[in-house]
Amino acid sequence: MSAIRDSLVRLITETSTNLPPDVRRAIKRAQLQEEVGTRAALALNTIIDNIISAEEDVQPICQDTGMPTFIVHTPVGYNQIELEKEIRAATAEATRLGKLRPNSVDPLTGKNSGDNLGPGTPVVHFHQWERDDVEIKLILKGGGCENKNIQYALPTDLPGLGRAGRDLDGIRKCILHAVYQAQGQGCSAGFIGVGIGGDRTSGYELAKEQLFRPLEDTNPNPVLAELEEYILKTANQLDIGTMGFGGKVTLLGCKIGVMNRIPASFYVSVAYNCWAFRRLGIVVDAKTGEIKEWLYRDKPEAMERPQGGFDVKNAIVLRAPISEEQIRSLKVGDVVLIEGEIHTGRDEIHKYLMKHDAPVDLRGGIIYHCGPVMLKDEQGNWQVKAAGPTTSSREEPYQADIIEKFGIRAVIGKGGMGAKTLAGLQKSGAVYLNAIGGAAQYYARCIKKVNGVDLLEQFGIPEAMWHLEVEAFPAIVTMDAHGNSLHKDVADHSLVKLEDLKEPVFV
Ligand SMILES: O=C(O)C[C@H](O)C(=O)O
Ligand code: SF4
Repeated sequence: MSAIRDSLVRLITETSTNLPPDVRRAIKRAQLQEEVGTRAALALNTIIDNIISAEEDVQPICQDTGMPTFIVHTPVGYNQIELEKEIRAATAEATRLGKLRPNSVDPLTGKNSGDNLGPGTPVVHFHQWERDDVEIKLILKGGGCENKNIQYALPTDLPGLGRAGRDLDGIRKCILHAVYQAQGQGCSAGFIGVGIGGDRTSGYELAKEQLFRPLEDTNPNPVLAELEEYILKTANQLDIGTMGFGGKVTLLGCKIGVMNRIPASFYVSVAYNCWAFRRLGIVVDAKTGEIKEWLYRDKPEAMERPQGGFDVKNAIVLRAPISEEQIRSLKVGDVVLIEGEIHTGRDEIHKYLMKHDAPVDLRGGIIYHCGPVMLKDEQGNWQVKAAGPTTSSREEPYQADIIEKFGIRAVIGKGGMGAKTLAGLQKSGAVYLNAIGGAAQYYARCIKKVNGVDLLEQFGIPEAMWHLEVEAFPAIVTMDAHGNSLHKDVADHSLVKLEDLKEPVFV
């Protein structure tokens, strides 16, 4: 392998498996702020446990390794065409090694290319500069948080906040609304990059560029520095908390950039990034292709495995087939430990099950909203490399019908589901179980065996139905069979808190 390709594979591997020190520090600060024993503290402890396991085992922090996006600076005269070929080859190699999940899907045919290569993937942006070295920055931003990006065209009216005009206070309202609308679904506590101005495309680009700023820098523009500080402090008054469980910390970082706009347009673009904020960079010798320096790693940050995860002693054991009686005895807040077989099913499977029979009997069973990273070992057996939950709300149109049609008793996911599912849980006798989003190593360790897989050819690795044998797999009941939903409660409460922030601050 060429030296430059080897350097790129290392960059991808490190970005996927080893969270940068500034991000670790932000998560540790959040952990200190949440009260011991709360659901938010439990979620943060699980996240930290997961970060440590991912680094130890050199496995993906989260199973969704996102849209690999490379920002490259090269000296004048450097061959960018060759470097792009190396980036593509390294991306395929990192996928083969299980450091990236195969994530490149043709939207028209549904075909997963299997190696993260395809039209538009990976994303590579080239710039020239007048230095002698090559700098390559990489961000692996997952789909769940990408779905929570939002763009505002001012003036506009915002729920809870009223009119947002074309001024600094209007911008303030948009950013607060952006955090509110994400709730826990982008795996809060999160980070935001904001772009003020530009057009719809350059505004989002500016927002994403902000995510490459070191978290502990100070904005050179004093107006924006003040706004960043205000947002970081104020967004945490929304009480959304880690995973949307309620809590003191909802936002871990806020970086804002500005560029000129044209008279008719006034955009505020917000790029939301989950806690699994995976971005790193390398400086490479232009001649040899070897790494000279790592970016974002000036002050290393070790983490200790926390005490105080799930209360497994008092947990209720669930094993399929689960009876309706047991399900109806569960209530919001209960911690469960799942034993035995569960079946993954995410977007493609839910759509499929609406029209087809299930490949296995799901009566009394448990569905896991999960698209894992899987690799075959030398004996040809599947191994789970990363397997955290995916955002459940995408299955909202189907979930209640699927539960009823197949007699499913529990659904595991993250971020919660809506009114239709809540009514369906009550009608059919089922529960929604929230797992900790992004904790892909933590949950992979609970999976003891792969019993089989269906629809792999058709849907590809993340979307297939995997039959997994689990042991002591913990989750929290956040929607029960009595019409209670923690997600609804937190959303309602945070809207009241948002309304408190309506009065102008920057006039
Ligand atoms: O695709 C996934 O596995 C997860 C996704 O990033 C999500 O947050 O929903
Ligand atoms: S599952 Fe959560 S942590 Fe993972 S990419 Fe999606 S939003 Fe980020």
